[in-house]
Amino acid sequence: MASIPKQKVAVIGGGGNVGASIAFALIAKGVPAEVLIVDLSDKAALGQALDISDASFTMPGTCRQASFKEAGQADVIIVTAGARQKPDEPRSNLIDRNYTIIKSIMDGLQPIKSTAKILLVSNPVDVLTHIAQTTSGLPREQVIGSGTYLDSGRLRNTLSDITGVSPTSIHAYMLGEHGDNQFTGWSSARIGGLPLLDHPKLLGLDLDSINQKIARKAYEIIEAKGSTYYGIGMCAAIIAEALLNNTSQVFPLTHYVANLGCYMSWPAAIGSSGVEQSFDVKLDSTETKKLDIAVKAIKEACAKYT
Ligand SMILES: NC(=O)C1=CN([C@@H]2O[C@H](COP(=O)(O)OP(=O)(O)OC[C@H]3O[C@@H](n4cnc5c(N)ncnc54)[C@H](O)[C@@H]3O)[C@@H](O)[C@H]2O)C=CC1
Ligand SMILES: CC(=O)C(=O)O
Repeated sequence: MASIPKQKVAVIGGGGNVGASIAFALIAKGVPAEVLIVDLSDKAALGQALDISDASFTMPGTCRQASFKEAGQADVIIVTAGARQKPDEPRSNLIDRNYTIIKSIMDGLQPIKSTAKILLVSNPVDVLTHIAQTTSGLPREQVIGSGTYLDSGRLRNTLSDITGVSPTSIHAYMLGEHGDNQFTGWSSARIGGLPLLDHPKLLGLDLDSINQKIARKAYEIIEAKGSTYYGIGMCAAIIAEALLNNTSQVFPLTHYVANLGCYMSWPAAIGSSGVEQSFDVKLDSTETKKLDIAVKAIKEACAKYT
């Protein structure tokens, strides 16, 4: 019996920590895809591909090194290439270094499969998603960024510790920018159908300090071990799986938010056509001010680099 060809997921920058963690998570989750590792460093790509392929022998997915041209024909193209933060360096500082890298990668991938979805992970992810869309030639809905999905996971874990409820049953988002301007959507957060802030364990807590703790978590990890990669590894694998399997799941992701006129991180349902729906989250006046700050910062950076 002829086997069904596997869908392809390319990881550009897969020779590095984040790319390799995503590739490993795809294999370990049992995603039945062919994972293609691409990197400027052939040696790093080969090493990671060989190592991850060793993890695949009881799993439906496979992993191998590939070229930029092959990656352009993948169903999902994940981009993790580029510089990462030094201790205490904001993500926004990376734009000068990563802008040219993302532009050259989009050139190197051409011709890109017309139905491909690009998932940006490199930082600053919101601005780089905008740059990837304009340089890739793909429609807006097919180019997304991992946005604040990781930050929202950090939030849900923290709220789980406070309330004693599973993080999977807490519906709460970090929003706006995957950067220092991210903010918690407290007023829209729900737990068991109730407003989260009505939960007795939340009463009297310093919400700003929780928000700050989440926004600073990457800095804490980078200070302790140099970089972060396992959290985003799992998050990007989950997003890629939703795109491949056409699940219409909702994630807080970087995508083009039409009524704000820019790419930013906001809840969206995604499937095999990319972004299917963007949700108009209701904010209170404090959150609206924080959103304005995030949108202004993203728009200013996009205007400078396009
Ligand atoms: N969005 C998110 O939530 C997160 C984003 N990141 C970002 O991911 C990026 C990668 O971080 P790490 O993997 O830790 O860095 P790393 O230094 O371990 O890996 C980067 C890789 O990119 C490759 N590379 C550089 N230029 C390239 C090009 N033109 N084409 C192909 N490959 C190229 C390098 O050879 C290297 O293997 C950084 O920008 C970091 O800030 C990291 C964690 C979370
Ligand atoms: C590095 C980064 O963006 C993060 O871990 O959130």
